[in-house]
Amino acid sequence: MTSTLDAPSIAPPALEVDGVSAGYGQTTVLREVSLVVPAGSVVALLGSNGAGKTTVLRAVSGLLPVRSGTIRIAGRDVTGERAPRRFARGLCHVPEGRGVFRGLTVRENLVLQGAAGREDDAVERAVAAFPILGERLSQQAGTLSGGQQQMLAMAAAYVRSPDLVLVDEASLGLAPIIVDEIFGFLQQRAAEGTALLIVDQFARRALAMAGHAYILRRGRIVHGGPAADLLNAELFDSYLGGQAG
Ligand SMILES: Nc1ncnc2c1ncn2[C@@H]1O[C@H](COP(=O)(O)OP(=O)(O)OP(=O)(O)O)[C@@H](O)[C@H]1O
Repeated sequence: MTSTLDAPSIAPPALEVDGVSAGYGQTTVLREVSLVVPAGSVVALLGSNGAGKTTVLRAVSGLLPVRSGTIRIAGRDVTGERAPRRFARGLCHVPEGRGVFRGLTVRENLVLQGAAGREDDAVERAVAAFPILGERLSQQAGTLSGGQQQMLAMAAAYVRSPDLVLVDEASLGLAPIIVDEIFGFLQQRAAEGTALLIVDQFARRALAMAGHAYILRRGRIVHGGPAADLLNAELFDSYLGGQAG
C-alpha cells in the first residue's frame, strides 16, 4: 500500500504572477499581468521598449509594490513580503545594468553573496564558470569591462544556488562572443534545474533557450505559449517584428 508519504511530490511552480497591476506614482504600467514559471524551467518575457518587462521583474522581486494581484514563489504567497525576504526564499534578480558593487573588488562582490564560512566556495565557483574573473579578483568591479561586469553579476547571482533567477537584459551592449558566454552559462544553470525568467533584447536567442514565452504589450500580456511556436516566422513578426536577434 502506498501512503501519502510515498507519493511522488509535484513541485509547485517556481513563480506565479496572478492578475498583477503595478505602476509608478499616478501611472499604471502593468495591468492584470499573469504568468507562470514552472519549477526548473526557462521562460522568456518579451516585448518592445517600454512595454513593462523590467517593471514585471521589479514587482516579482519586491522592489516595486503591486497595487493588486498575487505573487507566489514556490507556491507561497509573497505579495506582502519585502525584497530581502523573497531573496532568502531562493529568488535572485540580476538587474539591467549589471548590478555589481562598483566600488568593491571582484572577490568582495562574490564573498558578499556567499554564505558565512564558505566564502572561498563562492570565489571558486565563479572562477570555474568565468576564468577571466580569476585574473581580476583584486580589481574594483567598476573598472571591469562591461562584459566582465556582466559575468561577475551572473556569477554572484548563482553563489547561493537560487531556485529562481530573474535576468534583465543580460546581453545589453555586449559583443556577440560575450553574449554567447553569458547565455552558455545560463543554459548550464538551467540544465541543472534553476528556473529562469529572462527578459532580453535578443528575442530569438531567449526563445531558443526558453520552453515557454510571454509577450507584453503596453503592460498587458497579449500572448503566452510554447517558445518554439513564437520562433515561427509569422507569429514572430506579428508580435516581435522589429526586435533584434
Ligand atoms: N521609476 C519610474 N518612474 C516612472 N515611470 C517609470 C519608471 N520606470 C519605468 N517607468 C515607465 O514604465 C513603463 C515601462 O517601463 P519598463 O522599464 O518596465 O519597460 P521595459 O519593457 O523593461 O522597457 P525597456 O526594454 O526599454 O527596458 C515605461 O513607460 C517607463 O517610462
